[in-house]
Amino acid sequence: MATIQWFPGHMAKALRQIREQMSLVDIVFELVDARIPYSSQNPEVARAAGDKPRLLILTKTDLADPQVTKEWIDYFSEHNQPVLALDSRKQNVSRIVTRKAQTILKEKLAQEESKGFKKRAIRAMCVGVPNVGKSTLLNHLVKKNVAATGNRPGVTTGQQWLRSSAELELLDTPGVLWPKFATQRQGLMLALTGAIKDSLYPKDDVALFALHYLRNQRLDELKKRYRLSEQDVAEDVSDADLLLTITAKMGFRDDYDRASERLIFDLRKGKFGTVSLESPADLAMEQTNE
Ligand SMILES: Nc1nc2c(ncn2[C@@H]2O[C@H](COP(=O)(O)OP(=O)(O)OP(=O)(O)O)[C@@H](O)[C@H]2O)c(=O)[nH]1
Repeated sequence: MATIQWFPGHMAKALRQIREQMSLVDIVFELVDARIPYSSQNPEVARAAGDKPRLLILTKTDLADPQVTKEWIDYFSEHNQPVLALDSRKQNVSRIVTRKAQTILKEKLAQEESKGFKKRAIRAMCVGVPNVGKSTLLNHLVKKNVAATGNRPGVTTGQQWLRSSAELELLDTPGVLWPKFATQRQGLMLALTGAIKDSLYPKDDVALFALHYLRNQRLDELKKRYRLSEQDVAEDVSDADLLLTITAKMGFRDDYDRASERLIFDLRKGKFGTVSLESPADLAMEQTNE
């Protein structure tokens, strides 16, 4: 399998900026894709945050299986990892996120007040893999009628303080990945959900990964979408052969790449229903096998 070149120079720079600016904030809002909430966490961000609280915000929950999302919420809560699952396109997210941050930082803020410091806004850094829905969420958090406050001293260009309300100030950062994925599967999941630029990975590898998932988890939807027969999806048919059949059904003859692109697109658009590409049970199994 070809190597995915997912870590261009500008991301290395953005990661460096995240590390440098960590001391300016009280909390990190790490946006993760609800379809891969474990694998879309950036280990470099966790490292840079150190003891600083990190709130995981699951985005694109409408595309993920609600039952699996619930399992993830339980999983993270059991591991004392503060977490929220949101539909970033809804209007009430600002209140939900602000309240959660206030709860997490309750002690710190109370201590400040007891020392006579004036009540102040919570400062949060927003991070997440590319395409996770950060801008969408920020646009809700930063009310339209409130202008960006612009760069503050010490804040490098490319990152900007945005005031959300009297209670919350946000530092935006560009979408970043990290230099080395833990497993090949993690890279494939990030590619499939759109965190890695489409031009940077071998489409057929990602499509075969998607197909394998769909055969196991969404067989009826897969058959219906591409008018596949029982024979087409019989157990002895390999994923590669099935992709060839689908290519023909799409009318793309033997243009494997074009069919791969379409399959990936269909999955991202929710054409096979909601998809959760990993679950806490998968994780437990992986850890047992290590
Ligand atoms: N279905 C669905 N789509 C969403 C959601 N949030 C964002 N999107 C879509 O996902 C795509 C990426 O959203 P952005 O908000 O631009 O993502 P971003 O994280 O700012 O992307 P970068 O600029 O690459 O860091 C857009 O097409 C959004 O419309 C969501 O909750 N559900």
